[in-house]
Amino acid sequence: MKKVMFTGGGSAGHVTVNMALMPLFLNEGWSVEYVGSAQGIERELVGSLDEVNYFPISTGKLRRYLDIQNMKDPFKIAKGVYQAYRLIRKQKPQVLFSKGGFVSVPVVIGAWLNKVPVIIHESDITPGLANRISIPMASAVCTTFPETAEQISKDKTHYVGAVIRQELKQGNRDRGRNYCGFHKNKPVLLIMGGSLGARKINEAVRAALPALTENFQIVHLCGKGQLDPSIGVPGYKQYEYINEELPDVLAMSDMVISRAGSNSIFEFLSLQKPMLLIPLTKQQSRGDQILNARSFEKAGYCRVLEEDGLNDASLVSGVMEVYNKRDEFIGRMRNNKHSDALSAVFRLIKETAKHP
Ligand SMILES: CC(=O)N[C@H]1[C@@H](OP(=O)(O)OP(=O)(O)OC[C@H]2O[C@@H](n3ccc(=O)[nH]c3=O)[C@H](O)[C@@H]2O)O[C@H](CO)[C@@H](O)[C@@H]1O
Repeated sequence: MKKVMFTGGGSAGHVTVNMALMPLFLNEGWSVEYVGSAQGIERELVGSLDEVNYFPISTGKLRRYLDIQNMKDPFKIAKGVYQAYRLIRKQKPQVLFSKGGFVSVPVVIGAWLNKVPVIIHESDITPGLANRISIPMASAVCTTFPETAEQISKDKTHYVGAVIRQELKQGNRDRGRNYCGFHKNKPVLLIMGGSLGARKINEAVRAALPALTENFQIVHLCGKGQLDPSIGVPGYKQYEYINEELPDVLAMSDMVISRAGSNSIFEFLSLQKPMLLIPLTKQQSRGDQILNARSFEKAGYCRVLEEDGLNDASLVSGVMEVYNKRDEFIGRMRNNKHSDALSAVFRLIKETAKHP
């Protein structure tokens, strides 16, 4: 039987592309396996696909800052490499697809040591640390942005565009309204602070609720542990994270406030949702979201609000500006030609798979 192995995790941005690809392999009769951490979001998300065998390994985070954990993590990572090596030797997948995130590095090393071909996907303009370590061991690197090719050896890069889960396009407005208890008479504003939520955005949104709820019904995806049950404002609904309801919630939303994680913003683009983007700052990251957001701003798909200038007043005026010009944003998004990245990556993985 043909067998493909997936890895990637830490945040949903490193899992949702895999979630789009795995059903295609299952439909064609492949055996599908996933290697991730024991407790990360990848385990939860992959758990919804019964046919996929999940193998947890030991993981450590690759940090750019000083932390006591930095002493322990090299041992956890080394253990992960050993576990992944043994697992891959035993399971014998024909190919490994890695979506990055810190959990993926030991798995890529394990595949490389076993001479299993590796394909990587990079969603951001600049590759993340995990992918930078993994790229020399990969036979191909798929990218969402064309600019990424400049930083990777040319013969490895395949510019494919953004991989979008097919089910996101099958949402239904009425089901979304039903789920949130919303009516038809006020537009809906969706707030998504990335898959983990964004504390700063949550605070600004909550401070701006009196002004925002005058004009909008609000659905706020605020991240694990960040619900505020003390808020009882009518027309404001908060969830930590939603999964199967997301297509319907997107379908009913008239505009979004979001971080600028690559997967999220390409999903909004494909569904033509006008965006106010608040990218993660350079202090908190390598600055990839700033580049993502600026490239969308240049194309006329969004307005960007820097976190430094974020407060309830700037948030409300940013939202009103985007909403009032929504037809212009939608018009430009409509002219964007999507590539069928999902099929391109699916084909590439199959072509790269070692023949048993
Ligand atoms: C803090 C951090 O490291 N962020 C990075 C992470 O973001 P993050 O994990 O937030 O990734 P993205 O914004 O790219 O993707 C989030 C994914 O989660 C889904 N979703 C989100 C909320 C929800 O309630 N339900 C749901 O299904 C979205 O539809 C999307 O598919 O990976 C991205 C892709 O490499 C990077 O650009 C980000 O900089």
